[in-house]
Amino acid sequence: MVKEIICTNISKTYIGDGVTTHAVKNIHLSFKKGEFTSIIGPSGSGKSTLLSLIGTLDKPSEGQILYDDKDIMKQSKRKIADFRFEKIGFIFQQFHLLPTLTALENVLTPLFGRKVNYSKQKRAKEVLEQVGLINKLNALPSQLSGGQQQRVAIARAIVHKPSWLLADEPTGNLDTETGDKIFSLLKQLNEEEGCSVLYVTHDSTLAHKANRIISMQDGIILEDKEGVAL
Ligand SMILES: Nc1ncnc2c1ncn2[C@@H]1O[C@H](COP(=O)(O)OP(=O)(O)OP(=O)(O)O)[C@@H](O)[C@H]1O
Repeated sequence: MVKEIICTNISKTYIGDGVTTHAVKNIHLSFKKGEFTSIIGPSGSGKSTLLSLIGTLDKPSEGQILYDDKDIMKQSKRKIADFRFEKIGFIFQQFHLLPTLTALENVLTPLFGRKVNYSKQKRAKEVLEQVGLINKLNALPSQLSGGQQQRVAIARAIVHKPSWLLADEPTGNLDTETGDKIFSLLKQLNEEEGCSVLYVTHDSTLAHKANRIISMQDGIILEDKEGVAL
């Protein structure tokens, strides 16, 4: 279980087509297990880039990220993938469900080819029940509402019992009421399962319900303050 993630002086620079973009600049941050942190900021401020660095989807151009003192990105690709599988769950604005698979099958996808010490089917049904979709096990994504599809995506993100949940604009495609429900579900997972949540959003009302709010602008941290936890 990863108890702390420490980002030391991390930067990410994209170079392409003669354009250099400093998406994240010399950021120092640490996150403790169990926190619910919102990351807000205007479009292009580096929120998604920061999240993908923390989630080991991408490597910082400079600096390092330590997961309980381990620099995971120095390890082999296989080890990084195993680490990601064991510790981290991702939720995106576009739900990224496979259209030809049922809700249950979509939730099972992260477990394909993985050895686990529990029944995969039982676990997948358990998480679908947790997100309120036990009656939709056999529905295809096209037969579900946006909010329900995001619930399937959340079930898929937690099926392997990650201790860190990284959510990039998970309510961005949903109406306010559905977005509020998805936010509450993440809050519940944080409180009941102890899952740490990093929640990127444009919605400052939702953001302020977190324990901690980090504001970004132009690749830097403008503010890092306590929120009004629900
Ligand atoms: N793969 C990439 N190649 C080149 N530039 C990129 C890449 N990914 C992001 N950028 C640039 O890095 C900067 C930060 O982008 P990022 O997606 O992290 O911002 P963001 O705050 O998440 O924005 P949004 O709220 O619109 O999703 C932007 O200027 C973006 O154009």
